[in-house]
Amino acid sequence: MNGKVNRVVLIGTGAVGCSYAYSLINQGVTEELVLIDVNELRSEGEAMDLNHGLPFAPTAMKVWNGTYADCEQADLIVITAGLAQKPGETRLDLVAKNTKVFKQIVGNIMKSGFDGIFLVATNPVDLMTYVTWKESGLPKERVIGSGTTLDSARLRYMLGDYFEIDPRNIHAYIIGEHGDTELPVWSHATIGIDKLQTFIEKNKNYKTEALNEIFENVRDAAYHIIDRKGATYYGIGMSLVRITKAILQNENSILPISAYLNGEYGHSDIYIGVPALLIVMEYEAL
Ligand SMILES: NC(=O)C1=CN([C@@H]2O[C@H](COP(=O)(O)OP(=O)(O)OC[C@H]3O[C@@H](n4cnc5c(N)ncnc54)[C@H](O)[C@@H]3O)[C@@H](O)[C@H]2O)C=CC1
Ligand SMILES: CC(=O)C(=O)O
Repeated sequence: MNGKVNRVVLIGTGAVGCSYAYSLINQGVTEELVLIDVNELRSEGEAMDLNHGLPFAPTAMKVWNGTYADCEQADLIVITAGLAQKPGETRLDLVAKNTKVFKQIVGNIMKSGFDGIFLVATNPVDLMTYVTWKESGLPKERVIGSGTTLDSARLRYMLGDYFEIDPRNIHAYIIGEHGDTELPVWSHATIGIDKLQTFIEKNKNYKTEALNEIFENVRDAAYHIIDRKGATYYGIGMSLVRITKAILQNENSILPISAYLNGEYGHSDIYIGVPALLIVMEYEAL
């Protein structure tokens, strides 16, 4: 034990950022959480409100409305700042405006002397992760995006709903773009110890044909939710906490994050959603 506490800095305290912060506090994942937003009044108000819940949190924690200087001591910076889709827009429609926002944000973070890990959620997430990597100059392993973690959670939930099985007993991945061209990996999906196809063959009341509709509902889930309530935020908030735990607690977990490909799957120089082993190396000065 070196007495070092974990610090997460959250850039962007909108709907996604605050869902993440709320979930992070409720799961007691970090000792320090710093909030930063271009709308300083908003992040100040969010810090005040979140602090008032701390007496009921599972672990002791400090939450404050910070500045970019607080990034120097951060282990993890989570970026949820920028524009979100409006009804009828795709994630890719956001790329130009969010790239501009990211150049400013990542520049400010790197000026602080930050030397930790970036986790990006802002859309289009694979491209914004690439921009973060380029702008930061950090090694590719230290910059990741949420990738298809949310999509894979949606797939597990919807398969669980159809097969009437707890989604925690379903292992299934969506890979590729967090967006309209993503795809399900049916051949490696399992329910308990059965492959998905074996499970369907054993249980005659379920149909293989249902899988395509399930996938389409997963792929189009953001549109379905945005049409109804204007934005999606709880699912991504919890997905980001899952990734945060894997990193801060050195779990050696495999999650479908947005990772840099260097020849894997025949692709190079892109960030895209693939299952990746999150290994956090700790160094000790000798
Ligand atoms: N990766 C994923 O699976 C998901 C990603 N998203 C994405 O997350 C992003 C955020 O969505 P919401 O929270 O709903 O939007 P929001 O509009 O509620 O919040 C965005 C926040 O960013 C802040 N911001 C804008 N420019 C900034 C800057 N230069 N510096 C600091 N803060 C700045 C705004 O003041 C605002 O508080 C969107 O791009 C959205 O598409 C949303 C859901 C899932
Ligand atoms: C908005 C978005 O990217 C999602 O909910 O998947």
